[in-house]
Amino acid sequence: MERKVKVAAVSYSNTRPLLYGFRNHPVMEMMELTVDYPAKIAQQLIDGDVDVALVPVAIVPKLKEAHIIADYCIGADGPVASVCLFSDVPLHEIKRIFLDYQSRSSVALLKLLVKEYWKLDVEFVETTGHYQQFIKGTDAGLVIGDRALEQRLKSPYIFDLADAWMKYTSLPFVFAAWISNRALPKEFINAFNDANSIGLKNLPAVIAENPSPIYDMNIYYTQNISYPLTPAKRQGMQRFISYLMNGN
Ligand SMILES: C=C(O[C@@H]1C=C(C(=O)O)C=C[C@H]1O)C(=O)O
Repeated sequence: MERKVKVAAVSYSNTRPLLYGFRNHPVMEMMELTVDYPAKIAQQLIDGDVDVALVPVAIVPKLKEAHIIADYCIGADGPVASVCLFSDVPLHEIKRIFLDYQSRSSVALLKLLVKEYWKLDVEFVETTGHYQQFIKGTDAGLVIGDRALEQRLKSPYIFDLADAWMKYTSLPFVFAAWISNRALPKEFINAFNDANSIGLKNLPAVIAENPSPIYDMNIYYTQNISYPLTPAKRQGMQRFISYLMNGN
């Protein structure tokens, strides 16, 4: 029998609707599931430690082989709420930006927007651990995931990256997609897709299991994150990847 498919998913609240249906689903018999932050699982897929991951789209050019295996993604076609540049000062007064070590797509998107859309003259600062306390004065910070939902309560200026991308390109943005580094059996792909869809049809149950005291999860799951990988999202993804491949 073929070995189990190793699957890595993002550990943030935005992924809970996609993972909800895996429990008690026959696909679980075919796979081993682990969760971590996006930059970590990106490295696992690049290194071949896993077969499938909900990886940041920005790392696709680094994969020798990439197959999009599901019709669901972590995307947005308006403000996403959890991928933002946070600041104490207006955009053009920012001098330095702390980058989120957990991210790959949003760091690349931020750099693109800073250069091509906002046209800012700023210094980027890499981070390796907790850095949100450095977001003050003219030092701004990119924060993603649940930590971004927390940062919304602290920073007076919030620049939403998905919203800026939409204004810049008129296309939706895909932060992460289910990508495999080898061809997988059709039977697995069909079961995987079916499992992904269950939570999206049962959002009240997903929210009841993951309540948040700081952000309205119903708004997050229905108006911020957009899960279906539609043709427009694929177009947005292609546009982003081609920017990256042209050296942006
Ligand atoms: C919308 C989000 O998208 C995330 C952003 C990612 C990135 O910047 O590399 C990767 C995975 C997604 O979970 C978020 O985490 O808030």
